[in-house]
Amino acid sequence: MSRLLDHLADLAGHRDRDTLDEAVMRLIDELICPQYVAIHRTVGSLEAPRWLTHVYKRHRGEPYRSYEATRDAGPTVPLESLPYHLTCLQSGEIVRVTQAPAHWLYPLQTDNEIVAVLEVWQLNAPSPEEARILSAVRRYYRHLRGLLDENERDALTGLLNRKSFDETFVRAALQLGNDVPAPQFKADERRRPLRNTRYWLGVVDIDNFKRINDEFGHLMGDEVLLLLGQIMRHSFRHEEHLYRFGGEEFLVLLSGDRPADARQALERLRTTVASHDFPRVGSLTVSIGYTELQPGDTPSAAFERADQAVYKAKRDGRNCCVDFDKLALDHPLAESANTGMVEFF
Ligand SMILES: Nc1nc2c(ncn2[C@@H]2O[C@H](COP(=O)(O)OP(=O)(O)OP(=O)(O)O)[C@@H](O)[C@H]2O)c(=O)[nH]1
Repeated sequence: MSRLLDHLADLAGHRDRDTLDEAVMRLIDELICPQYVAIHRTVGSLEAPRWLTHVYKRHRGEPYRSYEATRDAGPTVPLESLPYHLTCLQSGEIVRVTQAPAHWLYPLQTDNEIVAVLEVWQLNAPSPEEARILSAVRRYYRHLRGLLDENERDALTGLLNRKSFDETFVRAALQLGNDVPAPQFKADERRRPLRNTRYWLGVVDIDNFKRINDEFGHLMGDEVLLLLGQIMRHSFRHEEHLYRFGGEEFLVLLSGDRPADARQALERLRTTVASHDFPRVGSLTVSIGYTELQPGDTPSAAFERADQAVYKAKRDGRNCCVDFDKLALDHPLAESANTGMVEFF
């Protein structure tokens, strides 16, 4: 009983989706001791969502076939590649894949949508008591996941908010220079090689957004913000962290091996936005500034650097990407003795 209470307390304290999923699976393992348990979460853009699988316990020490599929194709696979799971996601019904052993799929949902599929293998069909436990755990997940989303997401775009930015940023900055897996790869860390990951912070600012509000109204302005959020989700890998703090400024925390990787990803976003046809508004552009995270960096210092690069991009005519670190190299004498900041303008 006391272990159960420990698990429940543990669950309630979780601050991101990976650790919440892990805690839910640990609780299920403790309570019904299945042969295999995994959570398949949908990630990626709204148009092309994919499965991200987090296996907690493997069947007789061997990964089950669906996990093999995930492993072969990389960290995520298209929804259609796991058809039973897709049925569970779309119908919201519990799906029984095989009877013996009992291989069942359970939808996991928030108040608004089904967000994941819980996969459980047992030797026999769940007893009435086990079925009750699974149902209670799923209700608990619904409640906690709802709270988590509310706490860490921007209500308009569904992107992450300022609070989660600070937390992720600090984790990323702390592990710079340490040979440990990057924080966003927690769910897959057994499969990822250790390496020194580098991070960049990009600030994306819509050009002449005031004009859109003035010409088409605030509601249409909001629609543009929503669409830009969707384009960003489509444009970056699912594990990149995307944020909106409010207003018409968006942020992305990117990981990569070389500065060229960051530039390429941000350029891709810029050109995708420039060629997108926004309903009624037509075309629009974004200016992007970015900077590499340094060991011991703070969220506000990195944001300030990227924002200076945005300012430079606006001065250069908008619709372009500016690397703060390259500016700093090109203008070494512009560094202010008082603030340590580089002033280009
Ligand atoms: N619709 C809508 N507009 C917003 C929101 N937050 C800020 N804005 C508007 O965004 C506009 C930002 O305008 P400015 O900062 O002057 O910049 P801009 O017109 O985008 O021009 P540049 O950044 O120089 O290219 C202002 O008109 C704000 O009222 C929001 O949540 N929704």
